[in-house]
Amino acid sequence: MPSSPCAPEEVRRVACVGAGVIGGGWVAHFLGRGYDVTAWDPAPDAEEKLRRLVDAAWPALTQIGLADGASPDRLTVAATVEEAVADAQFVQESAPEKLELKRSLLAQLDAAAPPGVVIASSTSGYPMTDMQTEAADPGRLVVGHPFNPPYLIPLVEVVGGERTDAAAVEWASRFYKVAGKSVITMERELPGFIANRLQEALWREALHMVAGGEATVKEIDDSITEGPGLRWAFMGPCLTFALAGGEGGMGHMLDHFGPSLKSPWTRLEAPELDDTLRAAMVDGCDEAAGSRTIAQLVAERDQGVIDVLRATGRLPRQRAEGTDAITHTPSTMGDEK
Ligand SMILES: NC(=O)C1=CN([C@@H]2O[C@H](COP(=O)(O)OP(=O)(O)OC[C@H]3O[C@@H](n4cnc5c(N)ncnc54)[C@H](O)[C@@H]3O)[C@@H](O)[C@H]2O)C=CC1
Ligand SMILES: C[N+](C)(C)CC(=O)CC(=O)[O-]
Repeated sequence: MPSSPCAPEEVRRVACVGAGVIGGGWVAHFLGRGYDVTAWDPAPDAEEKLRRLVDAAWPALTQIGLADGASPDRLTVAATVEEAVADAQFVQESAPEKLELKRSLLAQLDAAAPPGVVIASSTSGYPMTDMQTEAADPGRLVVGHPFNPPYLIPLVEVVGGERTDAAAVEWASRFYKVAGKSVITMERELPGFIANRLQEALWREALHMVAGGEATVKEIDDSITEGPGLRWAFMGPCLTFALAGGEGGMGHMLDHFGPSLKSPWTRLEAPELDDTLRAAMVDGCDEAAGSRTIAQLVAERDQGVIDVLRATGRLPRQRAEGTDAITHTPSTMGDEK
């Protein structure tokens, strides 16, 4: 891969190829961050739909804060894919999730974009190794997996394929951060990356329960929005479960509830909970907690749940207002088990 024509901080022009739910969301995001955006999509009504999506997203973008000079007027819709990427400094591909289409489109983008410009695919799960097979310069192709809607959900998972240059992965990660995203840069390919692998596990179990008549769609949704989902907005599943172990943290949680991994709660096979896995979980939670004690994490979690309940209109105003932030003392820890 020739070196990138500009530093991530210098990018002004972004091309978005494919302008449906996700491509359109990316367009809105980049416009909101003050970039000039050129889009291309082969659908006959693509421009009208795209401009509608951007208009609908603009109030939300305004609420979270527009960059200086940001405007929907800085969107150009190109007549051809070649025109869209001709002077792009970064390309985001968001075409349908079909492997053959991704392969040939990425090769076409590689042929048309200026040398060295990084091209990212929004794919939900294909490894880049499988998609970069037809490109002349596969070194500049990376995955940049967003979450719907890309203009509000911060995360992008970045990973290269076997033939991607490490410099392209690094450049893309830096660029997304400059463009206001929260980035996880993965060192190795994993089908579904991290978040979709987790989401698919939950999703598979949900479909099993519906197919078996064991739970309704509403019960499944309520079980998350009224339950663990409230915590997951600000504390991931590992630290959340560490708190289920009380003062003993993740170690006690695993010793206490580990055997239930083997219970028939899930249709997925359980991993062997051996000493290595136990140590990896305990060490990982310690690292994630940093200098925060269990008591501080409990207080943080409780405040977070209250904030999410308040933000989603599920806390009566009189209870929400005038309530000081929670500061648990260690003596309240017994309630955590
Ligand atoms: N929908 C979602 O929640 C998410 C989707 N993604 C990924 O984003 C990509 C796009 O998915 P969606 O936006 O949901 O699909 P979509 O169906 O809403 O949009 C796809 C767009 O691509 C256009 N298109 C068709 N052929 C094309 C071609 N040869 N070149 C360029 N554009 C072409 C279509 O006209 C359409 O507007 C997929 O790779 C998907 O896995 C990633 C994260 C979330
Ligand atoms: C449904 N989906 C697999 C395409 C979802 C994603 O890829 C990410 C998201 O927005 O949850």
